[in-house]
Amino acid sequence: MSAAIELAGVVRRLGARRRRVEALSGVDLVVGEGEAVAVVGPSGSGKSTLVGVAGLLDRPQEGRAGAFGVPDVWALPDRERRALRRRFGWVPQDALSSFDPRHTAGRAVADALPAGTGRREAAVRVAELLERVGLDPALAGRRPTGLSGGERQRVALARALAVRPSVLLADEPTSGLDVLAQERVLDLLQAEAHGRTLVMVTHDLRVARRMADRMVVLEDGRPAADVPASIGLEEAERRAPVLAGMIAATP
Ligand SMILES: Nc1ncnc2c1ncn2[C@@H]1O[C@H](COP(=O)(O)OP(=O)(O)OP(=O)(O)O)[C@@H](O)[C@H]1O
Repeated sequence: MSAAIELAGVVRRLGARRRRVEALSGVDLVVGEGEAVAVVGPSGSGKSTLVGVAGLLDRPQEGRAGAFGVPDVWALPDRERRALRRRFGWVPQDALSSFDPRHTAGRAVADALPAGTGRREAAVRVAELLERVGLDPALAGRRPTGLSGGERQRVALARALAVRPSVLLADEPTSGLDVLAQERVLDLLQAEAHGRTLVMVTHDLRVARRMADRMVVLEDGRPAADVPASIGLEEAERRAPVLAGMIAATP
């Protein structure tokens, strides 16, 4: 199996000089093509930072971020790195703040289509993508604030799919949604992850077990364990004691 993502010794520091935080402290991670990986761990353990680096959005200060056979994407010219980045579709944690409030949902999706897509073709593709995530294409005319949280999250998924990504990256894609909307988004994500690579951050071990083959457990910016998602909760806690809190919160 070839690797979609290959991180080696990744260090990422955040914040201004005096308040520098080492969000990732030497992370090695390989995600094979077609694998589904859940990134779990306590708040502040570096999960979002990890997907930012894995998705080639954020540059590590040390170590290498590789993808699809390129060992160090930050050594590439910008144009080539951007081309690789288009193989990654992002589903953010908070769709509302990820959309431009001045633009309609349709525009948000259309802007993600490959450069050079004509107007007519874009309108057809946007309608197709909205239908694919179970939305009425008429919603394309609404602005983000005129959509429910669940609808916005589905527009975010449509936007991620617009690039026809090989990898889907999702950072807590159901946070803030009610149970029904959560189910809807997870079902859609699961269907779309089929045949693709999925890396998903979640606080919820049930979600991790449902969506992923593997769980990477982060603790203080380092992988503390890498276990099959199907592992029993007791065994998971034995292998990664940092999961105790999350396991206690799992019904
Ligand atoms: N812009 C920033 N400036 C300074 N520190 C930051 C910044 N963003 C994140 N951090 C810090 O980096 C660490 C890792 O943050 P990150 O958001 O990756 O964690 P997380 O595991 O995703 O947390 P959560 O589950 O709460 O979303 C935390 O200590 C956080 O406070």
